[in-house]
Amino acid sequence: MSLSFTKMHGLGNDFVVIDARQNDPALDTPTIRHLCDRRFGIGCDQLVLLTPPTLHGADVHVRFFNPDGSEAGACGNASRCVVKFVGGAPTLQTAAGLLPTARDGDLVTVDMGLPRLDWQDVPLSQACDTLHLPLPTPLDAAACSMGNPHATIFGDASRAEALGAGLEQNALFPERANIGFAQILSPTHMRLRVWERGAGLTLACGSGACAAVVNAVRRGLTKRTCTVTMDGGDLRITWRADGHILMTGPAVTVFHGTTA
Ligand SMILES: N[C@H](CCC[C@H](N)C(=O)O)C(=O)O
Repeated sequence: MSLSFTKMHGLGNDFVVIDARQNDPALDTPTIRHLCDRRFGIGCDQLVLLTPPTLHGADVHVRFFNPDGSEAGACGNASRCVVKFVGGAPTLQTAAGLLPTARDGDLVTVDMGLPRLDWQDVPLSQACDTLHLPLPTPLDAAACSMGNPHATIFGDASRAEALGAGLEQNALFPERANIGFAQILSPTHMRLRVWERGAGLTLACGSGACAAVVNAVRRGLTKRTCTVTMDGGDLRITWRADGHILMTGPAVTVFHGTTA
């Protein structure tokens, strides 16, 4: 069965977007893993499936899948791409909730909702404020959820390749976790690299950028509005006084295609 798809990216975090609003292709896990494979399939960091909304107020239902076939509750860069794909400023229905959006030229803003700060909502396997992780040198680390689990390790951003895979699977994270490595450059600017759960090191991670700012603000390391510089480029993150997190950045359509 051939599938139509659109290849998109947000700061080099790339996606295969499948519009299933008219007909559901019933993608099983092996098919998802095949489509995400950069050698045997199309290749992407996440596969994004659009289906008709089921909640009042939503314009489209969006699901995110990692290349290992696992489903993610949030995907910030992909959410911006869906806004561009659908057009206008749709409200996205995701596992993390209803996400209102806005456009300003080529930039897209997604209200990523409220972070989940309680250890049981991340989730963690035990209550802890500072994460006790096997790091070569003692570094501060905090966790929260954006609808998906994120740990942020404060120090330098260069350790993602060396430490990411082991930390992703650490027993502290019963559902595994996305691991952000943050270097604070100023109260309004950080460098971030993210080893993503089920995907590995990516060029950018939108929900990871949101989590890193939340964790940095909680530690008194940055202000509530912060530029997050990742390998693929910058996102503007604001943790609003009402608790909502706004993420602003680009979304790019690369090509449209059909599988064989
Ligand atoms: N690239 C995505 C994050 C994917 C998260 C996924 N790896 C998970 O299992 O939570 C972003 O821009 O937020």
